[in-house]
Amino acid sequence: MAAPDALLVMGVSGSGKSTVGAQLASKLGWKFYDADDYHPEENRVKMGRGIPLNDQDRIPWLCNLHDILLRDVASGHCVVLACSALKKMYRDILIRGKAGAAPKCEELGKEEKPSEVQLLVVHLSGSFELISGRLLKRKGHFMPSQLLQSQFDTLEPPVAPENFIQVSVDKNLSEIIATIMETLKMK
Ligand SMILES: Nc1ncnc2c1ncn2[C@@H]1O[C@H](COP(=O)(O)OP(=O)(O)O)[C@@H](O)[C@H]1O
Ligand SMILES: O=C(O)[C@H](O)[C@@H](O)[C@H](O)[C@H](O)COP(=O)(O)O
Repeated sequence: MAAPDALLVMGVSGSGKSTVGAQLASKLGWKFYDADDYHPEENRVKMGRGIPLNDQDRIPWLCNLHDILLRDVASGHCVVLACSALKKMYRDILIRGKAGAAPKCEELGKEEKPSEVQLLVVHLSGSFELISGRLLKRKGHFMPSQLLQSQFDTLEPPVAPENFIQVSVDKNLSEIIATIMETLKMK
């Protein structure tokens, strides 16, 4: 794959997506988006009540994020996106838009050729114990820590042929950033 024009920092709630994503973007001089800022109010309320989101809640949100990525990339901007993107289908939507959700999006014409984002997926991976400890300490966030088990249950870690790296979150932040920067240099 050619050098990526977007980095997806993914993982369960509390894995460090927002923290790592923002630092990476600032180091690279790339635009940064936090997918949490794009949840519709209904999704936030649902999560705030301790109810996990389902595909129906997530698909329009992911399609919107794909449009944002594509728009930026088309205008020459490289982007870092922090987004849970827990399932393979969700990552496919970020790359290809609605076509990534096929066959669910019947409205897409068969002849339509999707535009793709060249995405490198960075999976922040860690144990339930480590991440729940961090979530319990995190203040002022709408996501309740009791939803963490459902995040692990939903998680489909990326596997080949997805373009990805996995980084363990038991490292400190600067080690995590250095590992990702090294990988990018090799792309
Ligand atoms: N590598 C790390 N080591 C220690 N603490 C971390 C690390 N990465 C993130 N944190 C802390 O863990 C908490 C969750 O991180 P956050 O970026 O909010 O995760 P997410 O966006 O995936 O929900 C925050 O309080 C953050 O400061
Ligand atoms: O797909 C989802 O269920 C949500 O996107 C979820 O994974 C995300 O984690 C929340 O938006 C909370 O935000 P934090 O990841 O920052 O905790």
